[in-house]
Amino acid sequence: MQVGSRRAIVNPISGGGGHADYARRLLGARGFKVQETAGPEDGVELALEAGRDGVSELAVVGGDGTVNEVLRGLSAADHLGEVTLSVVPAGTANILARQIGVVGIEQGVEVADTGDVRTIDLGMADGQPFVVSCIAGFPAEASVAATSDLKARFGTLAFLVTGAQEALEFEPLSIDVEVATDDGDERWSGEALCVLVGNARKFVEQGGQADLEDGLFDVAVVERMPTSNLVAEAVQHRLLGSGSENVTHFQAARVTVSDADGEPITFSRDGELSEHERLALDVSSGALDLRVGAGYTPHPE
Ligand SMILES: Nc1ncnc2c1ncn2[C@@H]1O[C@H](COP(=O)(O)OP(=O)(O)OP(=O)(O)O)[C@@H](O)[C@H]1O
Repeated sequence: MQVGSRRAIVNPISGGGGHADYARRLLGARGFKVQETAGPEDGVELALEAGRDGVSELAVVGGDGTVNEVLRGLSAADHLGEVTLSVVPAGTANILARQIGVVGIEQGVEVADTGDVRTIDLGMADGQPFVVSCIAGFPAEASVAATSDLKARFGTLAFLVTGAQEALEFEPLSIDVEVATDDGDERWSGEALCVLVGNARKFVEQGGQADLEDGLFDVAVVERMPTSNLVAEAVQHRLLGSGSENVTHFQAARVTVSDADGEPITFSRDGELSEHERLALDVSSGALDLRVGAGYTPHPE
């Protein structure tokens, strides 16, 4: 181990805070130089600096928002392919950590030190990377707002439960979705509540961990439907499974979502919100080396 080539970026306030000193101690003992973020977007700056310094091992202590900031900084430094990343979960939902078998700070630090390295896919949209998912439409904001308790109970569907009220007022999108699948190009056009594009996270079937190494997104287009049906289907965990006629599934290396009327659509890339009339999402296959926990399944069913 070469001291100095290992660095950690710690968000001291994620998940309610209180973990920074503990994480600093554990990481310091394993040769990581620790830096703390001072505010929003600071993770981007610190990762950019780590990239420019040629850091070979980078641990991120925080939630999915912090991981996303770090990915953006590494991408801006053109260093995504040169670094091995690890995630020490200290956020609220910690969706990425959960998908890769990392639970808790102590185990996260252990994995950052000695965990297996897997080469995983990232998503790219408008020049920016994402690792968990990109959501277009209604739940983009609601998913960020969903409480951890709801997320724990309803998993991928929490946003639908929290968002029931908003769904009543949500103007469905008139959208065109173009996807590049193994069987050629396909298109879906119509009125939709949202388009869920998962990289690490699968929205289809029972949800859970997606295959991060298959070069494909798991895509679900949720059609407009009455709110009562939406919530009922969500509570029955049927909405994104094969039981619902209102959801169209694809596996695709490229997805383009555009508004048929040229109106801006809200997108959430790992919780980072932006608006676009049209956005192309591409899988960047094998873009990142990531340390994973023993519970990680390379190719889940
Ligand atoms: N020192 C700081 N003070 C205030 N905000 C910060 C600071 N450092 C980072 N942040 C911001 O904290 C936000 C929340 O971080 P993050 O998303 O990792 O945690 P979370 O919301 O608790 O977890 P999750 O996304 O897993 O649900 C990030 O958007 C980041 O910009």
